[in-house]
Amino acid sequence: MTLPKAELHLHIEGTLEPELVFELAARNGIALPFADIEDLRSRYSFSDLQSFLDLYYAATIVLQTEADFRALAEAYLDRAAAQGLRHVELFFDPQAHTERGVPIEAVIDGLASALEDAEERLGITGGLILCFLRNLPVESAMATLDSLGDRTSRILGIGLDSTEVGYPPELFTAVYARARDLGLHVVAHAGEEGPPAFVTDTLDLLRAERIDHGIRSLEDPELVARLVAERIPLTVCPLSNVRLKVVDEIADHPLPAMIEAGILVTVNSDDPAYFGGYVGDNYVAIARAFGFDDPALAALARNSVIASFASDSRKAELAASIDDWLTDPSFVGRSAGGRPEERA
Ligand SMILES: Nc1ncnc2[nH]cnc12
Ligand SMILES: [Zn+2]
Repeated sequence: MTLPKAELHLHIEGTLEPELVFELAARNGIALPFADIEDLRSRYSFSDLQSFLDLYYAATIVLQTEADFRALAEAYLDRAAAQGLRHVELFFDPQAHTERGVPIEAVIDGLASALEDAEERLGITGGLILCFLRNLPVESAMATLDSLGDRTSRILGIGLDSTEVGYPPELFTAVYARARDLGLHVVAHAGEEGPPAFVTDTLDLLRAERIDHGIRSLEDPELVARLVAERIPLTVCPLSNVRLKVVDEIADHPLPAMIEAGILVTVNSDDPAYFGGYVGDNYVAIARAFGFDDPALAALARNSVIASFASDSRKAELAASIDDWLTDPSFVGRSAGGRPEERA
């Protein structure tokens, strides 16, 4: 029995495994700038966020049709289900595709149909969070939001990602106001590489309901006190922070300090195809690094449910299944992730 959990910080384009890159390239007649799967995988060594994003965007060119987006999401959902995932709020980057001429309808319909089927197929609930690329002009973000039309109803919320330094949250104040008027949830990346002031401004100007990463918040004690008092969730991604050199190694990650401070912390995978593990692998990695016991891991899984945008009844159902995982003595072979021996 694997710990039931929700994932709230997952870029679907970051689940594109090298095997699928080559399969879709062949299907769509696309010439890749990589010799083969091994060559692509050998480039998964990053010095910072930008060096990763360059490869991430280079690989997305194989995604062309609604069927491609559907296949991508199905592959992720299968892997995540095996690691205990029961609810997912999935990020996608439409501008990375519409800029190449892919219609936004193909992106949304492919992803949404995979998610809808996952409820029946895998017992996973969830929704789509449309992320704006902060390094593109604000007008492009607004035009993307305006282009949704009646597909707005297929979206759970909006987010903000890509290059952080040099692109402060205030640029997107009007876009976020418009999204809130449309009834969408709002989250944003902040404080991954950018300063704690970006987190504060993301709360004040964008009125974000959750902060993605937020790891640099710890540099500002007043901000930490505010995150605790206002119960603002942080969607933390430990293996990502190691791979993108936000921290030197997993043992240096400030996750225990965040928990100790009383922040509502959740554990997520960010771009699992690139960072060495899916959501369960992140749980296994922190359990090993910090000696977290089962009640500590269950508390993190509970946080993921509390911080989600699931309905109250779904939250109650998921919380009960986490309690069962922790307390039922008949659960033999209890694990936090899926295949810890392979990936932790
Ligand atoms: N970790 C990350 N930070 C910012 N933008 C991203 N896009 C995909 N992964 C990201
Ligand atoms: Zn991210």
